[in-house]
Amino acid sequence: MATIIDGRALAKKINAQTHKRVAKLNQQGIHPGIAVVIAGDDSASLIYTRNKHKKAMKLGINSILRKFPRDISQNELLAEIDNLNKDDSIDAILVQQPLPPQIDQKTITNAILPEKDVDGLNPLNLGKLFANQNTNHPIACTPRGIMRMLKEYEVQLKGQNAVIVGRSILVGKPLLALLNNADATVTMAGRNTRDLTKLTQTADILIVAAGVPHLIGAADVKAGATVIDVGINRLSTGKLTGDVDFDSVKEKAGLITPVPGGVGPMTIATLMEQTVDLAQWRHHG
Ligand SMILES: NC(=O)C1=CN([C@@H]2O[C@H](COP(=O)(O)OP(=O)(O)OC[C@H]3O[C@@H](n4cnc5c(N)ncnc54)[C@H](OP(=O)(O)O)[C@@H]3O)[C@@H](O)[C@H]2O)C=CC1
Ligand SMILES: Nc1nc(=O)c2c([nH]1)NC[C@@H]1CN(c3ccc(C(=O)N[C@@H](CCC(=O)O)C(=O)O)cc3)C=[N+]21
Repeated sequence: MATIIDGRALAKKINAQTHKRVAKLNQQGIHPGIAVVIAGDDSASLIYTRNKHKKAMKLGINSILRKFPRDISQNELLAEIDNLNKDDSIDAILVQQPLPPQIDQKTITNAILPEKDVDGLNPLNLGKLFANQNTNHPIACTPRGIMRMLKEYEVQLKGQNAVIVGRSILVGKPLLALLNNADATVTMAGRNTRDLTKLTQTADILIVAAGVPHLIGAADVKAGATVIDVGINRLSTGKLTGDVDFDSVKEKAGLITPVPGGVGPMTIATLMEQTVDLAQWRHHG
């Protein structure tokens, strides 16, 4: 029976630190602010948007939401990003993914000022991550949160086999860089991977971010492995579930994250932490 990684408890600890940092900055006349831009109504995005707004309010971070219909044009969206880039009260800009099909994701991420890019998706920030530069730069919140969890639970990375299922710019790719920078041996899988089961069975650390409910079952997992479930899927019953069949995999894994209560709360806590980082870097360098 695996140890269940408590994302909520660790998130709480990080949020308490962030709260204190906000109070300190407030005394210096600095009020961290985040702007979230959403176009359309993807269900995972709506969960994320609601939760982070609540958390920001609680921690004293100003949070504004710009919600647009799914038929918004690319130029309208770019104009909004330009306004937020120029708005001195905004330290962090997050554009929810996925965007509707008429909008080019890369054009949007390139438009966000690197120093306000709280998702770490701008090529400059991604480049610094891949170059393993230890300068102040934002890193995608979910991958950064996962690394924090692995550290908290003292999971060894050096020399270990890490397999990432999912290749998104938001999760898979930044994780590839972070785990590689930590001297793990990293393999990344996608839809075209031949014999996924054979590959995932080699993983000492298995991270799943595919958006496919129960993609990974007990037969796909090595005994004693650390299993991190990033998936957020809303079932027709209304229940939230990950990409891992938690009930069977928890019997075989060494460590496992639940959904809800695993990666999700850590993403939010890291987003809040990184918003404060950006405010601090922008005002103090
Ligand atoms: N908990 C949290 O904090 C967060 C949760 N999420 C959730 O994580 C999931 C993934 O999101 P995101 O990272 O944006 O990825 P995307 O939804 O953009 O892409 C999915 C990735 O999974 C791969 N994939 C899909 N099906 C399979 C399959 N059957 N076998 C192997 N690989 C497959 C795809 O491969 P290919 O590239 O070959 O098409 C692709 O790389 C979603 O459920 C999302 O809601 C996302 C961000 C944060
Ligand atoms: N630009 C961008 N950056 C993202 O990081 C991003 C995104 N777009 N689009 C959508 C996905 C999804 N995502 C979630 C984060 C937290 C929870 C979360 O709080 N989950 C709780 C849910 C609790 C509940 O409400 O039931 C949990 O897992 O415990 C969910 C989903 C971030 N994403």
